[in-house]
Amino acid sequence: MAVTPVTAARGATTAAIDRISTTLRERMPPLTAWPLPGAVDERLLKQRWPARELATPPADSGLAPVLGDAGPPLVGNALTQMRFGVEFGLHRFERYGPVSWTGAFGQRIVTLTGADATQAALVNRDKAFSQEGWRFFIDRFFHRGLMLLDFDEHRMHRRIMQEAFTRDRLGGYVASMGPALREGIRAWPSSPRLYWALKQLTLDVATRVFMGMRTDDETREINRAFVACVRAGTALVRFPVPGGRWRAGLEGRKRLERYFAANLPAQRAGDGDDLFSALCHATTPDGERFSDTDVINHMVFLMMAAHDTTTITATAAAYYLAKNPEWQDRVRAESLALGDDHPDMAALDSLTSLELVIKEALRLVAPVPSLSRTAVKDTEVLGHHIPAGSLVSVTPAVNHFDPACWTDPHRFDPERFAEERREDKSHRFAWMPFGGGAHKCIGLHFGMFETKALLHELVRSYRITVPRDYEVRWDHVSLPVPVDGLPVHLQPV
Ligand code: HEM
Repeated sequence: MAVTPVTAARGATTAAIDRISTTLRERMPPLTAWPLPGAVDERLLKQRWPARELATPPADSGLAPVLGDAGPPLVGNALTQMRFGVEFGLHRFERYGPVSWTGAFGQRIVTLTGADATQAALVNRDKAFSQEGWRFFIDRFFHRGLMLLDFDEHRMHRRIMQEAFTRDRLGGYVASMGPALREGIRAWPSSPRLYWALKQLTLDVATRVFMGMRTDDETREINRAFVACVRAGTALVRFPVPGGRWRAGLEGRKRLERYFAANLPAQRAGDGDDLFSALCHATTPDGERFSDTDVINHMVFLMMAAHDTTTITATAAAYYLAKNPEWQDRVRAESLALGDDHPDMAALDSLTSLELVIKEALRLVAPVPSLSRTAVKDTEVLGHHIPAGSLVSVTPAVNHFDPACWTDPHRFDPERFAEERREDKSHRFAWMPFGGGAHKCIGLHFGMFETKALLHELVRSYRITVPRDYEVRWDHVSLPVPVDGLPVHLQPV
């Protein structure tokens, strides 16, 4: 496309608006996270609205109704949920038990909490729960991503995608991460807002590992388009007003589609070791392959699925390392023992203390705090009647604090995952940051390797500190984000 003075001026304006809104976003907490006196918070959290039945169970079914409440008029419980996150979930678990409903986003949402209720929905034995719940929130921007597909079609796509996540393929991805991570981390200032620094770094790594490219002007623009899609998913105004998130997301999605479509023929023809290439060539033993449109849809979704989750995991783990210097020393000693080479998968597997810390960080701050489903027929969970059409939310973040599965759940205690204790084995769905059942995260090894490689590089480069009395606060508007971006001090080792 020819660059005229008008398009150049428009580009400069967009870039300036982008910079301002990014700075504002990075510096200002959302309204739901603004500090309030403790007594007000206490009242908000504990306020009780009248309990009602979701629906009357069929006569003679022997089932109990689902009880819950709609919360305050108009907004429902959405704002309280966004302000208090897990604490809100724990309160409701205590009041209503494992199956309840809550009013939010103008909907009644059935909430399944605790390992048994979770198991019923995720094992999904009678195919009562579909991914429609996710489509309700994010289909516009992540249309036909793997997580949004259902049943037989999902199984077929997952079989093909699995070919892009074999151990051989993972080895290639890990090899291309190392240099990008080292280069990025070494260039950080001494007092970054860690969450934002990590977010940029994981985007740069994705550019290489997912698309086999170095960061340049075009990939920067692609990254912006992608961030616009992610942010649009949580927009409160869900139609395309000029300057709004929704519209930016729609434009972002179109830009990504154009980009992947333009690069697809070269990827089909070549044999790169990036994820884009792997999807183009993935073939099952029965000869099933992705169409061009499938590859584009999956690439857009995969970038989203990989990006925020890994950033949050690394942020939370780094925070706990800063708060627990004895663990930081232990983790650093193992990393330094590996020497200067970029670690391969075997080397990363040997970082056992780091693995314990990451697992505990994933427990304390589940990057995907709830999973959405829709009941496609009348069904029951733990003797409660759930009518067809109900939007359903499964809550890994709350399960991770269930005292039935964890000792002293609010304490940072990585040893709970050590062989002698294995509290995560107390129930198949006690520890479930990667979900479970047919839709369990396909990138879990990828995500663990990337988080490990990143933190390995971080601790061998710097000592991470926060002031002694600093406690991070998480914003729960969508996925958890530190309200202040998590300012840390990095002292070269
Ligand atoms: C620490 C990092 C990660 C966490 C905590 C995480 C978490 C999750 C969770 C909870 C689900 C299940 C959603 C559901 O059941 O509704 C999921 C699904 C998925 N994740 Fe991840 N994820 C991570 C990293 C990644 C990475 C790195 C990739 C790709 C490279 C990825 C790709 C996917 C895909 C494609 C699905 C959909 C699977 C399906 O529906 O069959 N994730 N992830």
